[in-house]
Amino acid sequence: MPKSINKKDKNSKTVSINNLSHYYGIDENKKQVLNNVNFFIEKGELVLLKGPSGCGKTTLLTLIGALRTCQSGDLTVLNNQLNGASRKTRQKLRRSIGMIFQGHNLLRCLTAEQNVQMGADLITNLTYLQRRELARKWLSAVGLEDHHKKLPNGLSGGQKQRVAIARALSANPKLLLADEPTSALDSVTGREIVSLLRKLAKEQNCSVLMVTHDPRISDMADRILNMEDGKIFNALSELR
Ligand SMILES: Nc1ncnc2c1ncn2[C@@H]1O[C@H](COP(=O)(O)OP(=O)(O)OP(=O)(O)O)[C@@H](O)[C@H]1O
Repeated sequence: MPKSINKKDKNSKTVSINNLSHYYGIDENKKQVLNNVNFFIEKGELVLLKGPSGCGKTTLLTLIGALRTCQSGDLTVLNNQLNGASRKTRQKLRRSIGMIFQGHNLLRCLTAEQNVQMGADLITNLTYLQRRELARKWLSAVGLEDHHKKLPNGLSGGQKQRVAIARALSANPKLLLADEPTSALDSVTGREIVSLLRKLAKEQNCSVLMVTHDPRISDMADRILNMEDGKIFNALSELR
């Protein structure tokens, strides 16, 4: 049974979770999908979350991303306790969290630069020109400076995923959540994307939690969490 995380430790972590459980449905249809989950993520750490289909990975990711209401247990993200948090607190917290999903979620009618600028738009004290400059900086950081005027349809799968990364990082997040970001990519592109994500996240001291089935990227993680039937088995594994 993993030890629980004490209060002092909690403040130094990006995410700390104690006895988190989650259920879908009601009455006889009530089903437990997370069962007393305990783990933490350090600042700047890249953690992979692995486990079979249906074990609860996406549910956990969406709870940490403040996209779902926390029902039971203790879930602290960037020093915000999410159990009992108001909608306003969750909305505010979401501005500090970048999210990258499998299908890129790029807007098809916007250019690569405009898509990235949507991330920078979350930083409220910047002028339009500053946000555009920031978008160009991030496109360049992911190696797409020559593609800024292209629409998503004119980009390859790997390039679209780079745009999604640039968009997430341009909002200057403290935590990045990624759900299967490499599953649609070939192995070379997949490794390139994760290595880029790792480099940029370390430079920004941003923690990354990535759900993946992809064995080709395991060696790039600081830590790997294994989940099964709503439980995490190696929550307090050593940092590499
Ligand atoms: N909104 C929902 N309502 C009811 N049940 C749900 C809902 N979302 C997910 N589930 C169920 O909860 C369980 C966990 O789902 P979840 O998507 O978190 O798993 P996962 O590990 O991410 O799976 P996958 O790897 O296939 O994406 C599954 O049995 C799923 O069918």
